[in-house]
Amino acid sequence: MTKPHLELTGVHMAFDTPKGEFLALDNVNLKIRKGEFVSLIGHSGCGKSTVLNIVAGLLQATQGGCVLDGHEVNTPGPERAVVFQHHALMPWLTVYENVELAVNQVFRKTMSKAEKREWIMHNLALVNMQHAIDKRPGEISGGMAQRVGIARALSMKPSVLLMDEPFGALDALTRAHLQDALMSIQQELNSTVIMITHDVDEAVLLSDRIVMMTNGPAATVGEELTVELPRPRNRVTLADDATYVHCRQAVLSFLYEKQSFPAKSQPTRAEPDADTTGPTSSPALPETSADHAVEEVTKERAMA
Ligand SMILES: Nc1ncnc2c1ncn2[C@@H]1O[C@H](COP(=O)(O)OP(=O)(O)OP(=O)(O)O)[C@@H](O)[C@H]1O
Repeated sequence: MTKPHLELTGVHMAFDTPKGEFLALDNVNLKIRKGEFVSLIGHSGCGKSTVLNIVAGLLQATQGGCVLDGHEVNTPGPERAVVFQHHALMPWLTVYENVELAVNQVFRKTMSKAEKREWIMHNLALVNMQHAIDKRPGEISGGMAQRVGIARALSMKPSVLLMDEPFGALDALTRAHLQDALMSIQQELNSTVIMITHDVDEAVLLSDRIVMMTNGPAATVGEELTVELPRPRNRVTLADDATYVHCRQAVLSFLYEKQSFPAKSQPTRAEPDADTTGPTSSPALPETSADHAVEEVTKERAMA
């Protein structure tokens, strides 16, 4: 294999808590190639955001680490843009100014004023938001704001796009539109994407590879699934595609049969409290849409 573009090696993440050390991640290893779209899926509280935050440079692993294009990741940087579930736009700035802020961060010295304007408009056009440049976040819908968040991230020409449930708070139609937009933008730009999702269909539709995490504490990569579906992908025709159905079943089987409920008895370096799965009290029962999908399968099986 050629040298990976992004590599997580032997990542352990232990948090200091009032009840002792809490081992969230135990030996996470992941190699990602340039332009690959990787989804992270797993039950609530298993450590997906922790992995993403380590790649973003927002958290430092207690052991092991992350290397991007041969450089160790220690701090946040514009080559790793993050899109959160809630857009996190500056409420007092317009749509245009929000993207401009990011562009100035990266291209202040290398682009002229006219080039910057053209670049900002180009990125807003990618997500079809050029009509709302003078609006403030409070004057646009949640889906529109999320689109601006994506444009802002893309405008930094990041080497890696990190997305933490980017469509989780959106209605089904807006989510579908944005998923389609993301697929075509990613194909056009060949960006590397790591996306956290709870949605099995979203993971299969968008990904080249799905990384499935075991339940925490001491979570790690449980299984990886390569999604061998040609691109461009069409959600309507894929619904009956045998490979699509197989991938969907494989992820559901991992979540439902192999990791059905977050375990309470897995090893931690210090077990802070026997009746919690973690210091920020991850719920004992799953509550994710992956878990809703599990319920769906249970019902389907009961009816069969
Ligand atoms: N700063 C912290 N201090 C202590 N514990 C933490 C901290 N951050 C995360 N954790 C714990 O680490 C575990 C993994 O959390 P993380 O947010 O990465 O999970 P997740 O898979 O992203 O969850 P969700 O799907 O619910 O967003 C959880 O048990 C959480 O309580």
